[in-house]
Formats: sequence, C-alpha cells, structure tokens
Amino acid sequence: MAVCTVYTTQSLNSTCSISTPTKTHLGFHQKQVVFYTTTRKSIKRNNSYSSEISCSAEETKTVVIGLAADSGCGKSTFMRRLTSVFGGAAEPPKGGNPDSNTLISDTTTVICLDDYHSLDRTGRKEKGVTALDPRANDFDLMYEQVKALKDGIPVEKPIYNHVSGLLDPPELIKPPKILVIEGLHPMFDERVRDLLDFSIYLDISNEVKFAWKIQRDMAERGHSLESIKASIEARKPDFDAYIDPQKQFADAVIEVLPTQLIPDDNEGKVLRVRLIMKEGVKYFSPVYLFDEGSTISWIPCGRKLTCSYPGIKFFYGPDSYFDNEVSVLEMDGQFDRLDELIYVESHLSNISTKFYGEVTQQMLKHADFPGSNNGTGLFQTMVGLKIRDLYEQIVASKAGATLEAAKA
Ligand SMILES: Nc1ncnc2c1ncn2[C@@H]1O[C@H](COP(=O)(O)OP(=O)(O)OP(=O)(O)O)[C@@H](O)[C@H]1O
Ligand SMILES: O=C(CO)[C@H](O)[C@H](O)COP(=O)(O)O
Repeated sequence: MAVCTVYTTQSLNSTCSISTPTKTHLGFHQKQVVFYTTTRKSIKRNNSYSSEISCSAEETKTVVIGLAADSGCGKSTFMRRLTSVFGGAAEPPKGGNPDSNTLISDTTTVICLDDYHSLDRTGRKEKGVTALDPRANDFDLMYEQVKALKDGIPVEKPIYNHVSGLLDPPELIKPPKILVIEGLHPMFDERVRDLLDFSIYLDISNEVKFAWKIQRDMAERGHSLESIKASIEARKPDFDAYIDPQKQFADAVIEVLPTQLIPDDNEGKVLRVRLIMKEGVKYFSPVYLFDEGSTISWIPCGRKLTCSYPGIKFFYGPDSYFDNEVSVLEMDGQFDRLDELIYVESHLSNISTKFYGEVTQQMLKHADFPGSNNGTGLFQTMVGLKIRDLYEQIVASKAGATLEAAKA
C-alpha cells in the first residue's frame, strides 16, 4: 500500500491535482487537500479513498535570510557558494534590466538591498550623505516588500543602477522558496530584522578589507592606492555607526582577521577566520570540532594534511559575543591541497551534509573562488549547508504543523 502524507489543507493549486473518484479524502473535502509527494501513485488509506494524484510541491512561506557586510567584503562570493549548495545557476531575471542586481535560481532569489537606496548618486552628493547612511535608504519600502515576499506576494522592487548611479524602473520579484537579502543594512531596521529566519554578518577587519580592496579596485578597476585609501576613510564613520553594529544581531558571524601564525604579518594573504555561531537559534545547531562544548586547539598538519609555512591551526570552544552564548570555530592558515580537506571535514560534526565529504566536494567545485584555500571559503560553505538544513527543517515543521491542525 502506498502511503500518502497530507501536509496542508490549503487550496488545491495548479501544481497539484487529484483524479477520480470524487469522494472525500481522510475526512477533508477533496479540494482542500494538498499532498506533499512528487510521485503519481494510487493511494489507499483507512479504506476510505483510492485515487491517482499528481502533486509537485507543498505550499510554504518564503524563508528569509539576511546577509550583511560592507561593500567589497565577499557577499557576492558567499552568495555564489550558497546558491551552489541548492544546485542550479543563479542568474539575473530573464529579459529584464541588464543592470539588475537580482540573482534568481530554482530555490533562491538574492536581492541586493542597494535597490532600496532612496537617494541616487547625485542626490547623495547634494545632501552630503553616503549610501551607508540610513537617510539614503527607504526602510519602510524594504520592510513592506520583504514582508510581502515572505507572505507569498510578488512585489515591484526598485533597482539601483550601479553603472549610472540612478534609480531605474522597478522589476517584478516573485516569492521564492528562499529569499536572501544581502547588502549594507539587512539587520538595521527592527521590522526587517524580525522577518529574518537566519542572519549572517561578514566581519572583515580593516587590514584585510584594505588588502582585498587593493587587489580588486587597483588590479581590476584601475583605481589608485590613494583613492582606495580615501574611499575607505570616507566610509568609515558611517560604517562604524550603521553597518558594524548589526553584527550583534547576527546568528552567524564570519570574522576575518590577519594571521597570528606569522609575527607582525602585514601582507594580509594568510588569514585567521572565526565562525561565531549563536547558541539557541531555532533550526540551527552550531558546528563543532571533536567534542561539543569543549575547548580544543588542533594542528592537523602532518601525515594526513600537507601544510607549508606557516601551517594551519584550528580552535573550537564556547564563548560569549555581545552577551550572547556562542560557539566559535577558528581556522588560521591555508590549505596546500584542497582534496585533503576531507581529513578536516571528517573531524567536524553537525555540519549538515547529506553525504560524507560534501563540504570538500563543494570547496573543490569552486576552487577558483576567492578564499577557497582558507577559512573564508570553508566557513561560507559550511554556513551555506546550515542554511539548507534550516530551510528543510522549517518546511518540514510547517508541513507537520498543518497536518496536526488538519487532524484536530
Ligand atoms: N575570501 C576572500 N579571500 C580573498 N579575497 C576575497 C575574498 N572574498 C572576496 N575577496 C576579494 O574581494 C573582492 C570583492 O568580493 P565580492 O565581490 O564577493 O564582495 P561584495 O561584498 O559582493 O562586493 P560589492 O558589494 O562591492 O559588490 C573580490 O574581487 C576579491 O578580490
Ligand atoms: O556601499 C555600497 C553598496 O554596494 C555602494 O557604495 C552603494 O550602493 C553606492 O553605489 P555606487 O557607488 O555604485 O553609487
């Protein structure tokens, strides 16, 4: 007997239909039954019903993830790693504005919060405010639109055009399974913050931010060293006032610091990366090394992990962060051979992989992304897997709750 599980009692939609006969099913009116199954099967349960069904998806609200960081701190790279965990390529809306900042894949839609700039480039210049200043952003609209998407309602979202510096006509955004809002202020406005199912802050230390900016803006965009320094300095007061404080609200923080393995290092190539994970967050159980809750220092270099100077050092332990209880996983140094990462992966627990070696596989798949040889890539990948797990748990719990409600 094939068993069909009923998860919701929402209206029958286009993705799900039931063929003859037209009797009631499990005590519900046929038109109010939606099945969570992808197969077309004959079902028989409680001797009450037998039918052919064809269903493709459960109805569930959009899960909303917030990713905060300053410009040039690796948000796009993180997004590429995250969407890859869900499979399929993320692309701008088809046939839309070529300068759209939105990326859509089967499961995720990533919107850039720069689209809620209320002042364009000229407007900011005239008023003497930076894009980081809340006065240059429309938080009412951000809240209304994120809420609408979370409630399953499409929105016409504005577009901030980074090429022209103008606000372009809006684009249609349909509610996805997972909505990622990335940018400067996903956790600034309390109303928007409360809509987030999970939040991440990329905390790049000034030294490292400077090194990355130089690498990108000098090498790839032809800016001078002086102009890069000036732009970082000009943004700093607003960054400190409006962006940085958001990290206290994040469920996970990826902190990127200069290495401690090389005394007085000022090259910024070898990094010490800390994954700070809040305890007690619903659907999120922090990753741990060897033994949950213990304090552990681990140098994995040797027979199973090739390490050239200055080596690799891991640390794991409990801590507190803005008065919150957290677990911290830290990696200082860089991998010589990415395929050997499996050795490290096998000593980590709670990593929410679907098969042995999935972290290593993801890292190898994107070996050309910035940070793939160090803790930035490793921890971004692990957070991506945790988000997939969180999403799956939310979907399962909503489905279960609806079933319970239907039974009552
Ligand atoms: N983990 C990393 N290791 C080394 N360099 C990195 C890393 N992540 C990002 N970078 C550098 O920073 C630059 C910006 O990265 P990315 O485009 O992902 O950031 P962003 O926050 O999306 O930037 P923006 O908001 O300006 O578009 C990259 O081109 C690269 O030079
Ligand atoms: O901090 C930023 C977020 O990416 C940008 O500086 C802000 O969006 C303004 O963009 P532009 O410099 O293209 O006018």
